Amino acid sequence: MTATLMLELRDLGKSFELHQQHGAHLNVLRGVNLSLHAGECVVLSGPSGAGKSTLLRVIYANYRTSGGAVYVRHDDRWLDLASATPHEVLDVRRRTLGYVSQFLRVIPRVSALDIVAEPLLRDGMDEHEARERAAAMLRRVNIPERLWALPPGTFSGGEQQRVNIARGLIVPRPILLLDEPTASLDAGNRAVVAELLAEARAAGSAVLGIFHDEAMRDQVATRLFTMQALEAA
Ligand SMILES: Nc1ncnc2c1ncn2[C@@H]1O[C@H](COP(=O)(O)OP(=O)(O)OP(=O)(O)O)[C@@H](O)[C@H]1O
Repeated sequence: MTATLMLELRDLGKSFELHQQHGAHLNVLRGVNLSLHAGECVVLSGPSGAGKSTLLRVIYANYRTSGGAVYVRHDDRWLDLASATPHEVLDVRRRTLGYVSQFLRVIPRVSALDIVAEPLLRDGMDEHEARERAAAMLRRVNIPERLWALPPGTFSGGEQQRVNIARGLIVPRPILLLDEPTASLDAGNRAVVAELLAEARAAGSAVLGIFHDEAMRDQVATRLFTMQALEAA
């Protein structure tokens, strides 16, 4: 059986206008074509500056495309995020497209437990069950129980990153974009994340990620997508 196609990039381009350099253009992506299927984990590789993070941000519609299309399967129909309305983009982000970066967006006075439970509550789960599930997830990523009730602003880099992963993977969205989510983690915690990703894939998620650590990349990638840096226009 062929796996379901979840994301398709067609002839995608992105250039930045550099306002401080008299409007010069920096071409970062040109003619990118990529298909991503349910259950696979494609890892972006290529030198620093090749545009890997930019590609994820374009897919997540943080950056506008300069050309081409970003088709996502949303509710079993295709939507081009490059031309979608802001309302459609938000709906896709809420239900179909997850994005986990290496940085946790800390919300003052909100505890680690509530940060992790929030996606479940937003999906309509009752509070008790959401908190139980969040606690199990925090335990899984080795956050000590004494920290659960605290806002993560003062947590270490690795602890914040694990809270972020717990939040990002507690409801594995059909498409997951990961920008170095394991950058500050030790080998033991990276192995936990690899396990969580394998479970997300087994449940049908399509994963597209950046992992600079080679061992991690070898562990999680089902395929590499290699990118090259372009010249400035
Ligand atoms: N908002 C922006 N404005 C201008 N230039 C940008 C912007 N974002 C990224 N760039 C440029 O785009 C190029 C690609 O950056 P990007 O972060 O996507 O590369 P990368 O492959 O992820 O690199 P690394 O492996 O070092 O993280 C860089 O030259 C960067 O300076």
